[in-house]
Amino acid sequence: MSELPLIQLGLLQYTLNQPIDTERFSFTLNNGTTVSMLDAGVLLFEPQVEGQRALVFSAGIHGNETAPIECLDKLVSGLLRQTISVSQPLLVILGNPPAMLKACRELEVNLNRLFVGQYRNYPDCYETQRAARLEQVVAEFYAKYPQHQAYHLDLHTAIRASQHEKFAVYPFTHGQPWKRNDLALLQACGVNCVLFSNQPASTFSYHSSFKHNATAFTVELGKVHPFGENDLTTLSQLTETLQQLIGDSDLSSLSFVFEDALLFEVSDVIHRTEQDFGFSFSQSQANFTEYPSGYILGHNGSQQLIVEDGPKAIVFPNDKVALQQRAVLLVKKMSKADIEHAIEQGSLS
Ligand SMILES: O=C(O)CCC(=O)N[C@@H](CCC(=O)O)C(=O)O
Ligand SMILES: [Zn+2]
Repeated sequence: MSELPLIQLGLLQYTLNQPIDTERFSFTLNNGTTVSMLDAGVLLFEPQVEGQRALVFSAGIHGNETAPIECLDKLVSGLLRQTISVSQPLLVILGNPPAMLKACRELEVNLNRLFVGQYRNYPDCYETQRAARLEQVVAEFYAKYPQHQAYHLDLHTAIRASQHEKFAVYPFTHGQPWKRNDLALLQACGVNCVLFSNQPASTFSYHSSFKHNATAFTVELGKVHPFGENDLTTLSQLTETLQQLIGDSDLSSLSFVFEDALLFEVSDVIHRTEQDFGFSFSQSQANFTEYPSGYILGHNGSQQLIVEDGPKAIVFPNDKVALQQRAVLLVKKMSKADIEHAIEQGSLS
């Protein structure tokens, strides 16, 4: 009876007890939902009803980003104890359990740079194997529900403070219009600030968007804290919206309020290509701090990193990343006209 420890401990504790080689098993809840443990930290819920959305909720792709892990753990416990129920197929993923145990972002390599097959270009390690496996489970999941709208919310928390506590990265769409409904969904999660990516990436959310045509985002939900030190009340809107997604509502009641939105276009993705790399500002400078044109942000070897066509704001600055990795994003606030042009279905009001 493998399900009893899972139900008693909850997904997080169960996963931390078996972070790599977990037992695979399946069982059916009294309400008819089939629950399958597909891999360590990877739990599939399949209700009897067909549903119309194929949902992936992931957290802990970076092991120390604990708030969304705790949030998904609570949701899963509610599902296992049947205080809530699913009306849509749902795949829950706790991304990097060994890193969670060590309270670190990664063991060897940043897992969130290994998707879209990028794991093949790195020396074999836990994260490369995990990226390959996560790509496989996600592909099998979406393939099982070809008529459903695919969704993937990849939940994170940021290393440093942010002028906008919650924000989302909207993966590059290769020219497809951004969707008003997607922005409405994010707003319902309590996320008014969105960065529109300007190029492909090797992140989990880009992978689901590009490979599976999923409505997919990286969602940043505040600052990193150790397990047990998160105030989950700040995620109440997210929790409510996750429950709405797994329920049977058609989401048409969600509306996008333009006045509340803060939308940024990524203008520069700066990579560290030299050992000698540094920023002129403090490593703890908050995300979205803005700099004017001409400002020297730092250096990459002999090259100065200068703001052009500013003002631009920094997001995710990290001068310690491995060589060839992204060291900072520069983002530019979008005008209403730009947004109207980019979003499908006419003007915003
Ligand atoms: O706070 C930071 O510097 C990093 C937080 C984080 O893990 N962010 C994601 C964003 C992924 C994306 O761009 O879609 C990451 O860096 O992997
Ligand atoms: Zn993260």
